[in-house]
Amino acid sequence: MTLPADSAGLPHADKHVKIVGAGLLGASVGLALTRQGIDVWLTDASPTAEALACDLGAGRPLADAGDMTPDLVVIAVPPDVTAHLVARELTLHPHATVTDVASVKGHIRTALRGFVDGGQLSRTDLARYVGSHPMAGREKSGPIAARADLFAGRPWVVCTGPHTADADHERIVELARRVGAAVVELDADEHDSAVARVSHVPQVMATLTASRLNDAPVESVALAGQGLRDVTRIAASDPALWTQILTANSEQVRIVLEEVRGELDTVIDALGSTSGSLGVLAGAFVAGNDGHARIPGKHGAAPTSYATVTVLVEDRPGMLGRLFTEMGEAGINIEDLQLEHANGQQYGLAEVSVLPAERGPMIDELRARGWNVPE
Ligand SMILES: NC(=O)c1ccc[n+]([C@@H]2O[C@H](COP(=O)([O-])OP(=O)(O)OC[C@H]3O[C@@H](n4cnc5c(N)ncnc54)[C@H](O)[C@@H]3O)[C@@H](O)[C@H]2O)c1
Ligand SMILES: O=C(O)C(=O)C[C@]1(C(=O)O)C=C[C@@H](O)C=C1
Repeated sequence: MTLPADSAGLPHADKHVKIVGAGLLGASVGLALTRQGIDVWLTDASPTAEALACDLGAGRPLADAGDMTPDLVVIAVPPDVTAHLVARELTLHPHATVTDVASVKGHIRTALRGFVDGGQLSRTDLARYVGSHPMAGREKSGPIAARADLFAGRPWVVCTGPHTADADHERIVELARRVGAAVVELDADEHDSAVARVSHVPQVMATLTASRLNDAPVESVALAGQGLRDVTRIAASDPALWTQILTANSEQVRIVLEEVRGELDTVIDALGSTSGSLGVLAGAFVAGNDGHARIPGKHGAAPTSYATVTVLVEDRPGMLGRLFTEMGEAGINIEDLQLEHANGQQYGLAEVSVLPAERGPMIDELRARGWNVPE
């Protein structure tokens, strides 16, 4: 389809977007683009993830695309298979720009250069690849966790190589802007060094803090307040994904963790000594205050909090799909969904998160359509 130039001054473009990997990131990109009327085609190694992402409105199944040729391919799969799929898509679609959203960039660039050296990928094809990384995500995985506004106001790193054509670079910049992100241009090494500090080591710290709870008495854990919750939210992230991210950026992560180890030793020593320890401890807290003060806001966007509505969904095929469709018809966007399913029960519980202003109208609308929405 032909898109009009929009208020952001983005150019007219024929846009067919293929997304490989319909999980959290892929489905979120799909939702954001589909809402702008862009033709999105989704494919995933998991047929369930693909079908669910399509049901949620993130695009259409690639199998129905016929001879559609994409202008843009977005690879949103785990880091360990990203380079392989980038190379495959570059070869498969000789006129498409190909990007990936993996959390590491140098590792993928090195693998792609290896494919060129090994003759599996042509240098000309590689020139159409532009690595990227939206600095937005969640501790949850899969299409069910996807959100159309995931990227709004967030940085989106674009890594342009020395041989990248302007048109391919522009297409990825346009993609990031269309989903509401703020473009940051970095090379792959700068990116990996920066994210070790602002993303990968924070993930390790949250994880190690949360794992201290494992042997604690249940009465101690029950005292958990907001501080612990703030510090450990991302400890609920996917272990397989993070194992890949850390190993792919091990050198940079080690550098920052060595710094942390140094500071940790200083704090431990201060706690075990009597003279001068208060100054050392206070110094550590002041340094933390200073670092915290340097964290920018979410590029001007207000944080979104959601209201939930519980719907009793009859346990028979197609009912959940009908719920999604009818909410779509009513113009209500599903921001999140939790399903509770008791074996042998006639009903499942769907806890649907929506924008707070949409909660009342949604309850009225669903009840009018015959859905069981308890008080
Ligand atoms: N989770 C985050 O917060 C976050 C943020 C920014 C970037 N990323 C990056 O985005 C990428 C995707 O992460 P996610 O959080 O969306 O993970 P996810 O698990 O939610 O989704 C990944 C999807 O890729 C599919 N997949 C795996 N191998 C495949 C293959 N060979 N072919 C086709 N599909 C395949 C899986 O079935 C899954 O549906 C990762 O590279 C990650 O580093 C993640
Ligand atoms: O907010 C979260 O849940 C995230 O962990 C998102 C986050 C991060 O900010 O570190 C995680 C990994 C990504 O590669 C990009 C973003």
